[in-house]
Amino acid sequence: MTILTNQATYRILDASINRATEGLRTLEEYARFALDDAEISGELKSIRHDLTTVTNQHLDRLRLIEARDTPGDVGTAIGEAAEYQRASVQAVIAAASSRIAQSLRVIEEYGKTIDANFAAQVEQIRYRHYQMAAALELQAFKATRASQLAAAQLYLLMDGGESEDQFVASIEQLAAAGVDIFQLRAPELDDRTLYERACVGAAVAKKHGRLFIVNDRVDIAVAADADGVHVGQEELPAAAARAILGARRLLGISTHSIEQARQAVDDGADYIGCGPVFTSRTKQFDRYVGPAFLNQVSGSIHLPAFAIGGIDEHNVAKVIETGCHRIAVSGAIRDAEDPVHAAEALKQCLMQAG
Ligand SMILES: Cc1ncc(COP(=O)(O)OP(=O)(O)O)c(N)n1
Ligand SMILES: Cc1ncsc1CCOP(=O)(O)O
Ligand SMILES: [Mg+2]
Repeated sequence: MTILTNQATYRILDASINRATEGLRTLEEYARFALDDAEISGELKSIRHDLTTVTNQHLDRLRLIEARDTPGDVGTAIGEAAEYQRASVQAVIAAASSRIAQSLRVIEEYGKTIDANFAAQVEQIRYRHYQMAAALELQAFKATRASQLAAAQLYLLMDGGESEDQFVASIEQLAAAGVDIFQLRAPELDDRTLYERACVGAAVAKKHGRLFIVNDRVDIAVAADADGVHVGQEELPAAAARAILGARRLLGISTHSIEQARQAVDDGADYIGCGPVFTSRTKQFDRYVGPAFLNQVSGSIHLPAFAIGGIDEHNVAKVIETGCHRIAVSGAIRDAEDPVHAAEALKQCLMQAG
C-alpha cells in the first residue's frame, strides 16, 4: 500500500514538475521574443532553473522517471475543447500562468509527504511566480494595446445615440466597417447615462477588438473600464489625468500647434489629436490649423497623431498628402446617408495610403 501510494505521489510530482517548467518556458519565450524584456525573461528563467535545482536536490530523479506512465495516464484522453483554443497571445499567457501556479501548489502539497524542506522551497518559488506572472500579464496587456493603437487609422467621435441598443448596434456595424477607435463624446448626456453608455460601449468595442475612449471625463473612463480618455488644452492637465487613469489606460491630448504637440509627447500622451484641420459641422472654431500643421507633426512627432476637424471622403486625400494616415471624424460618418459605407470608404483611403 505504501509503495503504491509513494509511486502515485512521485507520478503526480513528475507530471506537475513537467507542467510547471513547460509553463514557465511558455511565459519566458513571450517575455524574451515578444516583449524583449530581459528582466522578466531572466527572472522566469531563474524560477525555472531553481525549480529544477530544488527538485534534483530533494527528490530522487530516477524514482520520478520510473513513476512516469504516459500511455497509462487516463488524463491524456480527457481533453477539454478550450485547451485547444486560445483567442489571443494574452490568453496563452493567462492559461500558462494559472497552469504554473496550480502545478506549483500541487508539487508543494504532495512534496510535503516526502520532504518538508522541499515543499517550503517550492512555496517560495510559487510566490516568485505570482509576482512575475502579474508583471508579465501587465506588460503583455500594455504591448497589445499599444500595437492596437499604432495600427489604428480610423477614429470615430460619437454621441450616445437614441438608445443604448442603437448605440451598441452602431458600434458593432461600424467596427465591422473598419472603425478602429470609438470615442464617446456626448456633452449633452447626464452623468448616469454617460457612464452607462461608456460601460456598454467599452465592453462591445472590446468584444470586437476595438478601442474605446471617453471624451473629457477621466472619472467615467476609469469607472466604465474604458481604454482611455481624451482631453483638450483647457481640460485636466496630462499629469492629473494620468494620476487618475494609471499607466495602463490611454491618454489622448488635443493639439493645435507643434509646440503643443511636443508638450503632449513630454507629458506622456499615448496619442494626439491634431486640428481643427477644416471647417467642422460638429464644432465651431475661430481658427483652423489646416494641413500645414499636419506636415509639421508628420515630420517630427513619433506618437500616433489623428488629424481632426471637417475631414470627409472629399478632403481626406489632402490629409494623407501631409504624411498623416490617421483621422478622427464625426460628421463624415454620423451625417452620411449610409454611415457604414462612409466608414468603409474612409478606411479604404487610409489603408491604401499605408
Ligand atoms: C481624437 C480627438 N482629437 C481632438 C479632440 C478635441 O478635443 P477638445 O479640444 O477637448 O474638444 P472637445 O471634443 O472636448 O469638444 C477630440 N475630442 N478627439
Ligand atoms: C471635437 C472636435 N475638435 C476638433 S474638430 C472636432 C469635431 C470633429 O467632428 P467633424 O469630423 O464632424 O468635424
Ligand atoms: Mg475636450
